[in-house]
Amino acid sequence: EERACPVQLRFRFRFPLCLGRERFNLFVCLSVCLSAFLSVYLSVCLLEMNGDESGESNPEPEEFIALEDFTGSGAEQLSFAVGDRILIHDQSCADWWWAEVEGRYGYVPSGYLHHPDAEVEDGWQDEEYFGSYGTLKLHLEMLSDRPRTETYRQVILSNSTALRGKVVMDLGCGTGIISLFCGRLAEPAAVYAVEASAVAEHTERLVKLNGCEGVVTLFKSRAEELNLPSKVDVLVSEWMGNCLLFEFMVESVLCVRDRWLKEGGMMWPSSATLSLVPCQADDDYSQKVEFWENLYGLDYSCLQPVAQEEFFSKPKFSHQLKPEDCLSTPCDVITLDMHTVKVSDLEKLRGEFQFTVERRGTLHGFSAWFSTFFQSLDEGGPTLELNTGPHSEPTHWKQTLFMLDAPIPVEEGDCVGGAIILHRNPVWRRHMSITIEWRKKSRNEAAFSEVKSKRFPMWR
Ligand SMILES: C[S@@+](CC[C@H](N)C(=O)[O-])C[C@H]1O[C@@H](n2cnc3c(N)ncnc32)[C@H](O)[C@@H]1O
Repeated sequence: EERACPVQLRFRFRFPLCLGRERFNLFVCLSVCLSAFLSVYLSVCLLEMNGDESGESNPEPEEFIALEDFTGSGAEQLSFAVGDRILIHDQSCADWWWAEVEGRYGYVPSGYLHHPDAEVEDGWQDEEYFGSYGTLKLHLEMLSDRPRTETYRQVILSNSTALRGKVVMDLGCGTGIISLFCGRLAEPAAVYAVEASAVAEHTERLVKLNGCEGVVTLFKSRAEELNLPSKVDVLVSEWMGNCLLFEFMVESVLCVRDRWLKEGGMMWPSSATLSLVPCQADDDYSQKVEFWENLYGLDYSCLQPVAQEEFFSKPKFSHQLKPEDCLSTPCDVITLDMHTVKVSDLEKLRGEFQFTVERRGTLHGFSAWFSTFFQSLDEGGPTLELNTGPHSEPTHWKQTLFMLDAPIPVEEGDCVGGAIILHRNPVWRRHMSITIEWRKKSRNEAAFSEVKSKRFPMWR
């Protein structure tokens, strides 16, 4: 039998010698079935691994959000902008995923993407944020800022008659300065002073020390978690950050407005604008870039692009723009109506500009600042303004400077047009990036140059 069945001989070493022909046939059948199954299984796996370029291999693609802009190189990579929603079809490679963006397919770097359900430790960075307001350092800076604090005092004073009997909320009262202005300069029925940071411990004492405990009630809580005795007639807050929105405390203000402001109630500030101007910044450019030209008789110029990248890729906070460095009349690029703006509107804000250069000079970049406006409670009463621009008394915000990658010579009459886009960070909710797009047209030219663009993270 063994001789007649050489096949069996081949398996001799694997199977006991007592294996009969029937069992052997059964074994051969099973082996053939198993190898057929394995080859089908392997081809399916291989197909999935290679990915069907139409995106159909994975029936359930997952949606991710772009954390940063990405410019793909070559036809295989997809470009996208921060905040874009991206469908991922294949994550089998750790660094590059097969993706779909608005009907286009290609590879995207996985490190730029965030899954909406993924736990971010604290996208609001509340511990750090409220920690910084818990000591006196920032309050010293804010209270030393006279134009800022005096504007709020004037708002309360000039509305003192109309505030009689009204219920006011001071959201983010800090040391309670605005609440104390209300308690001392007007006769509101109640002031709800809300503060989440540890500075509230001192606020409580300040309210008593200034004899306002009868009217000012302190709520040591995050404003979003409040439980108040009643809705309010006026919601006042000092929420503004660099470039108006940085820190995004404004979101808390809008959430509280929707929950606690009476129908027809008043928001202070009532509106806010972001202004922009093309500017010269000789000192910044010469100290940070030109500096590297020649040092002690040595050629250091190869470090200039490195310096450019290191010092000018992010905006400069606390820039003191001299009025004479403005190359044009400033322009309001974004306006928020605080009675109607929605939290979702803050995800992406875009403003257009068109400047006419007013003198010969060098365009180094753009400078931005904000103004806030406080409507009167009395019909036809004056609207008060806090302007943090270079033509007003300096405030602690000063201005924000956005340096371009290369200086552009400009002449009187030239046109600089473009847009500014504020893109809120989808994960780090107190941060945003600002993209400035611009193009220039010389006085004697008919057409604009091609559009250039630079994105400035602030700070993430
Ligand atoms: C810019 S400071 C203004 C302080 C004070 N109103 C003033 O004018 O001096 C903002 C304050 O709001 C508080 N704050 C921010 N977001 C808050 C929130 N969601 N709930 C409660 N307090 C908040 C901060 O802790 C900080 O003290």
